[in-house]
Formats: sequence, C-alpha cells, structure tokens
Amino acid sequence: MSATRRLTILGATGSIGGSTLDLVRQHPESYQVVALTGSTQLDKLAAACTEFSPRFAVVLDEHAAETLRQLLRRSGCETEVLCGTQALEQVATLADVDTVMAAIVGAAGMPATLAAARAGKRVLLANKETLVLAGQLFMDAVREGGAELLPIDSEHNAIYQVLPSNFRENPYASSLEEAGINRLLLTASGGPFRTRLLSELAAVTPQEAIRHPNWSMGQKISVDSASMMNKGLEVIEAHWLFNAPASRIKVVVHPQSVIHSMVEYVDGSVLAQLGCPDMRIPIAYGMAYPHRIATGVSRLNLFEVGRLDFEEPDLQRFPCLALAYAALAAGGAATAVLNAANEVAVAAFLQGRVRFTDIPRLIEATLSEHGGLPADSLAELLEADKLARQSAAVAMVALAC
Ligand SMILES: NC(=O)C1=CN([C@@H]2O[C@H](COP(=O)(O)OP(=O)(O)OC[C@H]3O[C@@H](n4cnc5c(N)ncnc54)[C@H](OP(=O)(O)O)[C@@H]3O)[C@@H](O)[C@H]2O)C=CC1
Ligand SMILES: CC(=O)[C@@H](O)[C@H](O)COP(=O)(O)O
Ligand SMILES: [Mn+2]
Repeated sequence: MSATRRLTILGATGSIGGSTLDLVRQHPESYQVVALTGSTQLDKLAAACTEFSPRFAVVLDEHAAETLRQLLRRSGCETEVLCGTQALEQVATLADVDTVMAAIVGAAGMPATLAAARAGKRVLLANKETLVLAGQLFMDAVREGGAELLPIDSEHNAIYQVLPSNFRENPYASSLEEAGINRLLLTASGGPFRTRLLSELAAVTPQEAIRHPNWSMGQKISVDSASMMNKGLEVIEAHWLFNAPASRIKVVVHPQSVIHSMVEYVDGSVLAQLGCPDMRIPIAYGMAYPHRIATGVSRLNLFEVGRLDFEEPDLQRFPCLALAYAALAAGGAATAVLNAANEVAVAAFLQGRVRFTDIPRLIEATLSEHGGLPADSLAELLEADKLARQSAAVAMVALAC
C-alpha cells in the first residue's frame, strides 16, 4: 500500500475501537492514529494513548478530561485532552485526518459521523444508528461532502464486497435493477435465544442476552442481536447504503455466522462473503480499500464448520424485526423514533428495570405516539429522537405499575 493513512477512531475504547487499534498495531507503517475518543473507560483510553501517541484524546466532560490528563502525565504521554461533543466533531474533521472510524455506540455517535461525512473523509461506518436515525441526511452529506463511505457492519461489508464496484461506490447513480441485482440476503445468527420458546423469553436475563453465540461485541448491540432488533436496524442500514427498497432485503437466519451476507443477481447467481466471525476482517477491508491487508484472523476451516444452516426469521418470537420493517415503511422520523425507543428500552433491560419482552412493547408504544413525526431537517430528527426517549421513559413507568 502507498501513503500512510491518518486515523481518528471515535469510540476507541469499545469492541470495534479495540479491533481497529489491533490492526494499526499490526501495520504501524501504514496507519497513524491522530485522535482517539472514549467515554467512561479512562484507563483503557490512557493505555491506548500511551501506546499509539495520538495528538488528541476526547472524552465527554471536564471531570473525565482532568482524570485522563492525570493518567497521561503519569505515563509521560503528551496527547492533548479535549472534551465535549463539539470536540468529537473537531477530531472527526481535522484537516490532516483522512479516515474516521465511526464506532461510538448509539445515536450519540451520529453528529461526529455526520461531520466526518460533510468534511469528505473516508468514513468507516460501524455506527449503524447514524443511518437509522438520519439515513437521508447522512447519505446526502456523503455525496455533497465527497466522502468515501465504507460499511463496516459485517453483513453490509459482505454485501459491499460482492456488489459490482461501480454500483457499490455510487449506488444512487443507478438502481439495484440496473446493476442486475434481484435481492440482498442479510444473514442473521438468530442470537442467543434463537431456539427459546416465546413463553421463556420474559424471564431471560441480561447476562444471557449479552452472551452472543458467535461474536464478541459491546452490550447494546449484543442485546439487539438477542431481540433481532439488530437485524431490523441492519435492514434500514442496507436500505440507505445500497439504495435498496425493503421488499428487496430478505433476512435469512444462519446460525453459524460464517456467511456474512449474500447478493442474489437476476441470472440466479448468489454471491457471498464468508469468513470466521471476527470484526477485524471487515474493519481491515475498510481501512485498506481497495487493497487487502493481513488481519491475524484464523483461516476459515470449512471441514470444522461442517454444515451451513438456514431458517426463516420468526416474527412472533422476535417482533422487533417486524417493527423495524414497519418503521422503514412508515418513513419520516419513524426509524429515528424506533432507534431512540430501542436505546431507552435496552438500557433499562440491562439495568434490570424491564423484562426482555418489554423491549418491543416499549418500542411499539413509542412508535404509535411519535411514528408520524416529520424528518425534513436535522433539527426535526433530533426533536423526534428527544420526544421518543421521553415517551419511552414514561411508558416504562406505566409498565412497572
Ligand atoms: N462490536 C461489533 O462487533 C459491532 C458493532 N457495530 C456497531 O458499532 C458501534 C460500536 O459497537 P461496539 O464497539 O460493540 O460498542 P461498545 O459498547 O463496545 O463501544 C462503544 C464506544 O462508544 C463510546 N461511547 C459510549 N457512549 C458514548 C457517548 N454518549 N458519547 C461518546 N462515546 C460514547 C464508548 O466509550 P467507553 O467504553 O469509554 O464508555 C466506547 O468507546 C455500534 O453502533 C454497533 O452497533 C456494528 C457491527 C459489529
Ligand atoms: C458482527 C456484526 O456485524 C453484528 O451485527 C452481528 O451480525 C450480530 O449478529 P446477529 O446476526 O445475531 O444480529
Ligand atoms: Mn452486523
């Protein structure tokens, strides 16, 4: 590969952030870290600053910033510590940064990701919530800012890898039909509760929910996988990334998570990307595109895998998937409302305040109240997000009574 790429990693202390840093560690000649951001894990952020010597580190408030400065002083690290959401946008748009890994979890990651797109960066998009909350706005920003958008979510990265290159790099210049594509087949593991009875789901615990059968991930996305809301968010993500109507996005449950997704062409060919379930593969693809780099991930051993299974998703046991399709069909701010209500419900479930089966109930109640809000500007989307969070919190109190 040619010139060194200069990186900002938003969400550097998380699961995706850690995998990204591991790839930088493996290829120090090709990548330089300019800025790292975190929120609560200050020891981890300090250790990453000490190892990678970024120019900036960003945390959310002044108290955290002061703690981080003290930690860095002790290790002799000269990284400058900034704080606040404005600082996240600042490091996402630095003139000498060419690549931004968007790996903050949730809607909190949207403003800095949007800023990176507007500034014309290569955006490595892990934060799917950006597209669920503000899909049209974000895709417009990518086009107008001249950004290079590379999907990191494993399914979308797989689809990207097997799409024709002229279509994947500019999906809004034509259509799926013109590219000879019939459907996108989005694989889903089915999560830790794939075989649980509906009657058992009310009693599952957060500990069980975050134990994903195949992937090691942060808590929020792990609960989303367990409820299959993750797949719902990914249907919306695929809609925006690939200019694909919902009717052409089919979810296929594939418990082994070896096929990361597929594209069905009009001639009957189905192209797939396979690999061991390790996010360093899609992250490396985005970091090195259009080249390939080593990742340290084990080779896929098909003889050990033995078999690949496929099932229809069960919308009775996993209503979150149906709610996501419904929100996408409703348009406007409905997907922003879905996302906000889901974030509130998942946080409450992780804190033991609601049951697993309350997650779709809270989302449905919030969607019926606010699903019709408009989405013509960032201000309207943020207002929808705020109202949905307030309503979901109120609905939660009602559930507890
Ligand atoms: N993990 C995975 O394999 C995959 C993840 N994704 C997506 O990537 C994103 C990150 O996921 P993952 O790495 O698992 O999540 P983690 O929970 O592991 O990491 C989240 C990161 O965001 C930071 N963060 C949390 N809240 C805020 C906030 N309010 N403002 C700024 N930063 C914040 C965290 O900081 P701290 O830890 O210091 O508190 C951490 O650095 C999600 O959108 C997820 O859906 C997509 C596909 C696969
Ligand atoms: C690794 C990744 O991309 C996750 O989104 C993963 O796909 C979650 O698995 P589920 O298929 O269980 O949602
Ligand atoms: Mn995924």
